[in-house]
Order: sequence, then C-alpha cells, then structure tokens
Amino acid sequence: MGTVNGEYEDFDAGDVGWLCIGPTVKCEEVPLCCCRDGAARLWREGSRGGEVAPVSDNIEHQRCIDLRVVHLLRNVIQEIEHRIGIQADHIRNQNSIIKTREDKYRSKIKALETLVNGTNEENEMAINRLEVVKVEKSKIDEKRKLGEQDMIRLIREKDNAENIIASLHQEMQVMNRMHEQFREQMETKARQMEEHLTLRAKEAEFCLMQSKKKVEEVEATSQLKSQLWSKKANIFQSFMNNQKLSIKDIKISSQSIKQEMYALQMTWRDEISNIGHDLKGLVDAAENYHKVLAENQKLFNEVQELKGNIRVYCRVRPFLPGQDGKLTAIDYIGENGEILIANPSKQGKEGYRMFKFNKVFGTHSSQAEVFSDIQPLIRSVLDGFNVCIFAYGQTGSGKTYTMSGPGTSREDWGVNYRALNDLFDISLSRKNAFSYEVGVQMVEIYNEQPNGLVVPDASLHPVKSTSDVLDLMEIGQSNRAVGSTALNERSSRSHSILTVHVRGLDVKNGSTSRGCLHLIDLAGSERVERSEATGDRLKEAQHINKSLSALGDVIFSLAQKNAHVPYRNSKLTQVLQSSLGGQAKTLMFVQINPDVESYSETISTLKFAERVSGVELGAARSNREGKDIKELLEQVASLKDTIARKDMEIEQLQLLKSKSPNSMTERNGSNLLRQSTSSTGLSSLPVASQQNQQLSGSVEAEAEDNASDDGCSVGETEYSPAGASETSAERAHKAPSRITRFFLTKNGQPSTSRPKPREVVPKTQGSMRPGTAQATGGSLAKPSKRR
Ligand SMILES: Nc1ncnc2c1ncn2[C@@H]1O[C@H](COP(=O)(O)OP(=O)(O)OP(=O)(O)O)[C@@H](O)[C@H]1O
Repeated sequence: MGTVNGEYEDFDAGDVGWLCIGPTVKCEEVPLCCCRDGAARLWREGSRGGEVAPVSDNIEHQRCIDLRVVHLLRNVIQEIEHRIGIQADHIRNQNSIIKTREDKYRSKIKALETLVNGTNEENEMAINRLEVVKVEKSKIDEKRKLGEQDMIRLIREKDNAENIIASLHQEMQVMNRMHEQFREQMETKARQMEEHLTLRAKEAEFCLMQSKKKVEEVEATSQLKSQLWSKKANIFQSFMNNQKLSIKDIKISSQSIKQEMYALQMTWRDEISNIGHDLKGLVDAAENYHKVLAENQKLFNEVQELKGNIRVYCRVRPFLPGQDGKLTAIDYIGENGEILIANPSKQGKEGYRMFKFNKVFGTHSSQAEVFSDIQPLIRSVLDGFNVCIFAYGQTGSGKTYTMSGPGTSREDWGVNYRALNDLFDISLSRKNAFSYEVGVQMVEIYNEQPNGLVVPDASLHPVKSTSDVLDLMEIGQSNRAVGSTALNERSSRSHSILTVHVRGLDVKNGSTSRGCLHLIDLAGSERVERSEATGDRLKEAQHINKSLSALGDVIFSLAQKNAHVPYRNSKLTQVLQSSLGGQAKTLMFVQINPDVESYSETISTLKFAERVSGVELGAARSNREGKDIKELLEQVASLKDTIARKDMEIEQLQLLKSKSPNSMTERNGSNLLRQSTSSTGLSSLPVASQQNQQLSGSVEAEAEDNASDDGCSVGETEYSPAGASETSAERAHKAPSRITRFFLTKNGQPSTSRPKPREVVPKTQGSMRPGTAQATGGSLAKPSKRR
C-alpha cells in the first residue's frame, strides 16, 4: 500500500492518496485535486485500480482539498526526514572516514615517530606531514560541525512542520464538525421538504380525484342539458312557427287598429282642445278665487277695523338650542290665521283643536316679518289714533322677544324699537306739512305697583330719534342695575309698558292730532298652581293673576257692551283704559311655547285669545282737533287745573280736621268691588286673588283719567300701589300731577299753552315713593333679559 499523487495508472488496490486524472482545468486554488473534466476524483481506501469515486458536491470537494493539503504536508515532512537521514548517514560516513584516516595517521605518526627516532630529517618531514594532517582534520571537524548544525536546523524545521500539521489538523476537525452540522441541517431540511412534498402530492392526488369526479358529473349534466336544449330548440322552433303565423294575423289586425286609432286620435284631439278651454277657464277661476280670497281677507280686516275688533296675532316661538328632542304640540299653521293644536294624550279627532286668529306667525317668522304686518297700525298713531299692542302668553313663550327683541342689533329689534324708528322716519318725511313731537314713558307694574322707571317721576321724555330711545334704555338699564339685585327673576313677573305719545301740528291750518301707542310686555300668564309658589312668589303670582284677570274682565265686559267697564280693578287696566275702550286700535300678540309639556297652558292661552279676538271695541276714532276746539280744550284743561287746586285745598282742609291717617284707606276700602272672573277664561285664578281685586281709585278719579289730552292715562293717574294706604297729605301733595301734560315742546320744555305742572320740586329717584324707582327699574324692554 502506497501513496499515489496524480498518476492514474500507477496505483494499486489498497493504496491511499489523491489521484488527479488530468491537468487542472477549473479549480485554481488546489490545482492538483482537479481534473481535466472539472471533476475531482477521490481515491478511497480499499478501492481497486481504476475505481474512483466522483466528488459530487462542494463538501466532498472541500474535504478533497483538506486531505490534499494534509497529504502534501506529510510529503514535505517525509522529504525533510529523508534529507535528515541522508545527512546523518553522510555525517556517519564522514566520521568513519575521519576515524579511519585518524587511525591511518596515528599509525603513520607512530611510524614517523619511529622514523623520527630514526632521523631528524625524517622527523621534520613527518612533522610537516602531521601539520598537513592536522589542517585537514580541522577542516573535517568544521564540516562535521556544519553537518550537525544542518541536522539541528532540519530537526527544528521538522518540529515547525509538525506544529503546522497539528494546527491544520485542528482546523480541519473544526471544519469537519461544521460541515457535519451543515450536512445535518440540510438533511433535516431535505426530510421536511420531502414530507411536505409528499403531503402536497397526496393533496394534488385528492384534488385530481375530485376534479375527475366533477368532470364526470359535468359531463353527465351537460349531456342532460344538451338533450334538454335540443328539446327546447324543437319547442322554440314550433313556437316560432306559431308566432310567425300569429304575427301575420296581428299585422292584419294592427292595420285595422291603426285605422281605428287614427279615428280615435282625431276625436281625442277635439276633446283635448275642449278640455284645454275648460282648464283655462278653471285656472282663471282659481286665480280669481285667490284674488277674491285676498280681497275677502282685506274686507274682513276692514270690517273688523270698522267694528273695532281687537286684532289677535299668534306667534309660535321655536324650540331653543338644546331642546332638539322635544315634541311639539303645534300640528299645523294655516296661511289664513289657523293653528291646529294636537293633544298628546288623545287620539283621533278629539286630540286636535283648531283656533283662528288674524294671523299666525310660525317658528321661522322674522322680527321684520312680524313688524311689517303691524306697521300700518303703528303708523296710524301719527294720524291721531290710540294704539295698544300687548304681548300675552306664559313665561318663556317669547313676549319680550317679540316686543323688544333678543338683542340691540337692528335685525334683533322687536316691535318697540321698530315702531319708534318707523314713527321717526315718517315724521321726518312729513316735516314740510306736519311738525311732530314724540315723547316716551316707561312704566313697570310689579305687584300692582306702577313704577315710573328710567325717567324720574315717571314723566315723559321727549325723543327725537331712535338713538335717543336707545340712550334712554341704557339709562334705564343702569338705573335698574343699581336698584335691584333680583331683576332677572322679577322681569317675568312684572308688566312692562312703553307709552309713546305723538303730537302732530298741521303747519298749514294749525289743527293738531294726538296719538298714543302703548307697547306692553305682560307678565307670564301661567296659573299659580303650576308654579307652586309660596310666600313672596305666591303674592307676585296672585298680583299677576289679578291684573290679567282684570284685563280679561275689561275685555269681556267691553265685548258684552256693559255700561260699566271695570277698568280700575287693576293698575294694568287703569293704564290701558284709554287704549282698550276709547275707540283705540288694539292688537294682542298671543305667544305660544311649542313644547307638548306646555299643552294645557297653550290651550288656555289660545282660548283666552280666541275670546279676545271676538271683542268689538267700536270703530277707532282719531284725536284730531281744529284750532277752535283746541283752544276750547285748553280752556277746559285750565279750568280742570283750577278745580284740581280747589280739590287740593279742600282736601288739605279736610286733612287738618282728620285725625286718623287711615281715612283714605277706609275711603278706598268702601269701594271694594269684587269682580267675577268667570268670563275671563282664567278659571284657574286662585280665589284669594279674585277676592282681593279692588278698585284703587274713586269714580271721580276715573272721570279725571278720561279727561287727559290724548286719552292715554299713564302718568295722569296716581299709580300708588298703596292707593289705599297712602295718606291724604301725600295725595294732596301729588294732586296737581294728575293733570300734568306729557306734551313737550321741541326743546323739551312744557308747553306754555297748557297748565304748568305743579310747582313742586321735581321728583328725583330719591324722592319717589319707597319701593319705586330706587327699588325697581324699567326700560323699553324687560332689561334684565338683555344682560
Ligand atoms: N321667535 C323666536 N325666535 C327665537 N327665539 C325666541 C323666539 N321667541 C322667544 N325666543 C327665545 O325664547 C326665550 C324666552 O323668550 P322671552 O324671554 O321673550 O319669553 P317671555 O314670554 O318674555 O318670558 P317672561 O314671561 O319670562 O318675560 C328667550 O331665550 C328668547 O330669545
């Protein structure tokens, strides 16, 4: 067994080594292990000559390279060992040669010594020869030494080579291990892949089976279908034949029908043209109908105006932000003033109630729309008519919104501001023919106490423009802010009255006209039970009920044309006396909260409004006077003033006599007049409030009230809430104020043609009755809501 390197033919069975079949072609790193065809051949132990195992992959190839390196290194070591052996043999041979030569020379030396002993000459020769031998010997010694050094160097090289072999061996082992691991990984992967592939193969086989089955099924069904289709084709063919036959028939009959149709078309054309004529007639009639309807409405309004009917406008406020989920009780609003209310607890016809008024404004109606409908009414104030507009409804139904508006911007303006603005505009446009003086007065009635607010002494303030009015309102705001801390709460429980006095002078003929406009924001009309009030609240509610009930009584007594109208049952009716009965034009805004929860309040409000709308006050009359009448009236006024002074003197004298300060109380107490509320529609009014209704003034006072210039009573009567408890002295002190005139000249001074107001120190807020201006406040609106 030997080692074979590269020769193909020269190995025997059992030899171990590497065989390179041919010259290197592919592998450049270890050229000897690669062969001509690019494949390395590993000659394994035990293989016989010519049998070579092909190196099939890189692992084998690497292994082949490693083994080849080991093999080469072994060869190097063997070569070195071989050389060392040769050198050793050589040294040994040299030594033996040297020994033999030594022996030779020793024998020669001995011979020479013997010769020396024989002859000196010979001795000298022998010594010379000895010297030569010694030189040769030293040369040989040097050579031997060099050989030994070579041997040592070769031994070292051998050790180094052995170390390299050992490290290479270790590396080879590491590589082997890595190769082993890699091979194992590859094997496991191969196994997994094999398993996966077998599974897939099985699945594919299964799918194949399935598809085969399906193909069979499809083949079977398609066969059936083709049979069916062929049957159908036969049927269709026969059907087509039949159809062709029938089409022929139809063609024949269609021709006859066409002829008939043509004849029919001709007759229809005639008929349609006839219908067109008829329709045109109908359209004309419909147009006429609308015109007639509008005319009817106009005539109705005119008739109502002539009759002096109280106009009732209903306004439904929208749901407020945050009330989106609420249900409405308003079912329908008609164009001609109808409003249908649905009762949430009743079904069918019974659940609905229809009301009809002059007009109903829905939730989307704007402030401007509302005003445009009442504008003519307001303008008539400039022609000397008294006009009264009041808003009625439960708390939060939008009374203040309608009368004053939610803000001070022009769009928000309510009836109050728009009315004044309009009056100023018109007076300006008529300035060449008429000279107008406008004055406003603001009063709040709270707990049956009318308080002149904003303006000290409840007197009239001349205004020349809308901005004057707005300024006045601001003064009122600030006054109220000082006066009360609970205004917010109070605002819905007091009646707010804005009175606009207009005096017109015809520049050409000197005739005058006096008109008065009352704009009233009433307190909430809800029933006292609902608010479940106690204490002060109960008192307030009773007062509100009392005044509203008195308002109802006045209105219905006017409707029944009673001889006596109970104006003096409340401060409110006293204030409105001239505007409710004195041939004034009256309009009521009935305000509705759409919420179903307010259903019963809504119904009671609407019932009241329905009754009000039927009330005839008599045709309105203008307060126009010629020059003579004017002078006569002024004389009457001056006489009245004298009488009043006399009255005052008499009363002062009576005062001196009287010891009891309650004499007035007794006097007023004797005038107690119980009012029936059965006719007011406010049947829920508590008995207490009904019983407490009193006349706060005397019959004489009523007569005096009616004697005012424009018939507007605000400021002319004593509005003392303590009318019953006021002392005679106080009454005497105030008596002249009853005939105080509101009309002021352009510069705001009282007119000289009229009796001057009493010569007393003008009442300031501080001098007013306790609980009036200082404790309360007033404005065009209920100011607290504007804050
Ligand atoms: N037509 C409307 N459009 C929008 N909001 C309205 C309308 N009417 C009323 N409101 C709003 O409803 C709320 C209540 O209105 P408002 O204060 O005018 O009621 P009110 O009847 O005067 O109440 P009170 O009896 O307390 O004086 C306010 O927030 C007001 O802005």
